[in-house]
Amino acid sequence: MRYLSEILDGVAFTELQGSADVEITSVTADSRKVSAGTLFVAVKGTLVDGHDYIEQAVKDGAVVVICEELPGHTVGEVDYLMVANSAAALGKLASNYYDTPSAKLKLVGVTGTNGKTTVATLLYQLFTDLGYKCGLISTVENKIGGKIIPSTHTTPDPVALNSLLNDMVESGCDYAFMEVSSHAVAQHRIEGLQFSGGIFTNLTHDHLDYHKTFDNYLKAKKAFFDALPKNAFALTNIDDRNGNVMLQNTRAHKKSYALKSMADFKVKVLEDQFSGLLLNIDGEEVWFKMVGMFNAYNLLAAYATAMLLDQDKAKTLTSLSKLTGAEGRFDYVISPNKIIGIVDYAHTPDAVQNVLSTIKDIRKGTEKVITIIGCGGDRDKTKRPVMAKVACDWSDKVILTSDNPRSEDPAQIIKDMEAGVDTSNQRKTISIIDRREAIKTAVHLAQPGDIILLAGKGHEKYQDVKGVKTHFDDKEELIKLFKTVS
Ligand SMILES: CC(=O)N[C@H]1[C@@H](OP(=O)(O)OP(=O)(O)OC[C@H]2O[C@@H](n3ccc(=O)[nH]c3=O)[C@H](O)[C@@H]2O)O[C@H](CO)[C@@H](O)[C@@H]1O[C@H](C)C(=O)N[C@@H](C)C(=O)N[C@H](CCC(=O)O)C(=O)O
Ligand SMILES: Nc1ncnc2c1ncn2[C@@H]1O[C@H](COP(=O)(O)OP(=O)(O)OP(=O)(O)O)[C@@H](O)[C@H]1O
Ligand SMILES: N[C@H](CCC[C@H](N)C(=O)O)C(=O)O
Ligand SMILES: [Mg+2]
Repeated sequence: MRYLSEILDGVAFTELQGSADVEITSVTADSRKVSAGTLFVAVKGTLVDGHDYIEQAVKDGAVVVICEELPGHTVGEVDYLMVANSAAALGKLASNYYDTPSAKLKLVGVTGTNGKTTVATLLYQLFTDLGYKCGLISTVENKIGGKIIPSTHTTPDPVALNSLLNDMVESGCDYAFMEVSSHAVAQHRIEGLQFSGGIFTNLTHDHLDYHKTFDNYLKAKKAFFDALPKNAFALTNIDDRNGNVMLQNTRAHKKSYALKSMADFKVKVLEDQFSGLLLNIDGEEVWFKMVGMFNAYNLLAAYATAMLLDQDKAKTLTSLSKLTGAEGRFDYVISPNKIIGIVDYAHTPDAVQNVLSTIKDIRKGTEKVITIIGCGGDRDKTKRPVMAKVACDWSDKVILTSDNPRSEDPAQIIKDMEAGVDTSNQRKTISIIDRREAIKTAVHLAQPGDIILLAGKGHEKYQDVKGVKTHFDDKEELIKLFKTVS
């Protein structure tokens, strides 16, 4: 329970109709979650306008309404607070309501197209191993200490986010590591959070359905660094062509990491094999369990963060060398007749290319690479033909299939992908809508030693068709089918 006056700090309101001396029992932007004493924030969304639900919210017990425009006729004995941007106000209010939990932890945010979950999870695992109690907010799962809280988004809405951070504080966490998605920045989900540091992984093609242009997408990522405080660190991958741009306007301490360019933290890949990576990291030669050049970047980002947070170098490297990262990322299973199946969350053109080039680099001879790939429905359509092309260019056989068609027709998504398959690649491509059948076909086609890549679903345990999520697990399917081959 809080008074409105206590949670207005930093909320830029232009007008208050009513008194700030009112008790608030909860904060929400969803009229369906309103109960007696709620503060309701009317946010203009992508599907509907929260202002249309003000009347409902008041009927259900809202005592304060935050809005950008006053409704035509105001109902009930409630306070109205006018703001220029409701979504930004919601971020601040949610943080204030929970008494700014982000300031009571060392909170580090990770942004970029690929690698956020991996880096955030590595940091959570590393700092836990170093003896701290930690929190994690990620696409795969949220965690407080060892306790798992299922995740619905990469970055949750401001109320869920601050409530999670508050639970972390209350259970004695020292550190929290979270993914910062571009949607979250654009929708002000992280407004009001006090970060100790920010990490940039890379910027490639994704989410153009939402951001419309690559420049808007870049600006959303950059805004995270622009808002970091002076005492935080801003750690960037300087090998990425936008690595410098990210830190252009930040007030935070600028730090860089790289494989190729001059940087504060450097790594050299000495060996990249199925069994792991041998790296020279900041002058030390260490074996790691993770595979692929892109994981050299992820490991370096985690190492550099630990150094910036004053951790012991030797202990950090020993600990990192044991870690395997997040579930469903380059996760492999070997059949009794030695077919290798790799489950990976590659769902952008760049990630697909990275994972396939890693497979090509580390395979022993001329084993065939069979890729199973789909593209999400209600997501960036422009990446579909590109992902199919990359898959074809880097594989011997490609099976185009479904990956969460959501509200769209799966056959049409596959058609959009087929547009990227040029004549020379058509021979090696087949389309099978049913993902289970697609995996079965790949296993039948594979010879001993061949490598099957199941791209795009990683840790996911469902297939979303027309809004209905049915249990589906790539790794489980693979293990089942591998038992049938010999
Ligand atoms: C496109 C998008 O990002 N949408 C997010 C956005 O919803 P929206 O703008 O569509 O909201 P809306 O449905 O138009 O409603 C507008 C407002 O009216 C309110 N409302 C609506 C209906 C009602 O009856 N009453 C009511 O009050 C809503 O609560 C909302 O405040 O704000 C909601 C609350 O924060 C999010 O749950 C929702 O995520 C949707 C479900 C989603 O699928 N988002 C994905 C694309 C996403 O956010 N992905 C990123 C990155 C993924 C990655 O690369 O890892 C993520 O961080 O997860
Ligand atoms: N540093 C990296 N650079 C390029 N590709 C990467 C990198 N790290 C991971 N990948 C690839 O991207 C996939 C997704 O990785 P991860 O889940 O860590 O990214 P993410 O940024 O959290 O993705 P999302 O936007 O869905 O949350 C991996 O399965 C791998 O194929
Ligand atoms: N978390 C990201 C990636 C999902 C990957 C793929 N499995 C899909 O469903 O598109 C998203 O929601 O865009
Ligand atoms: Mg993620």
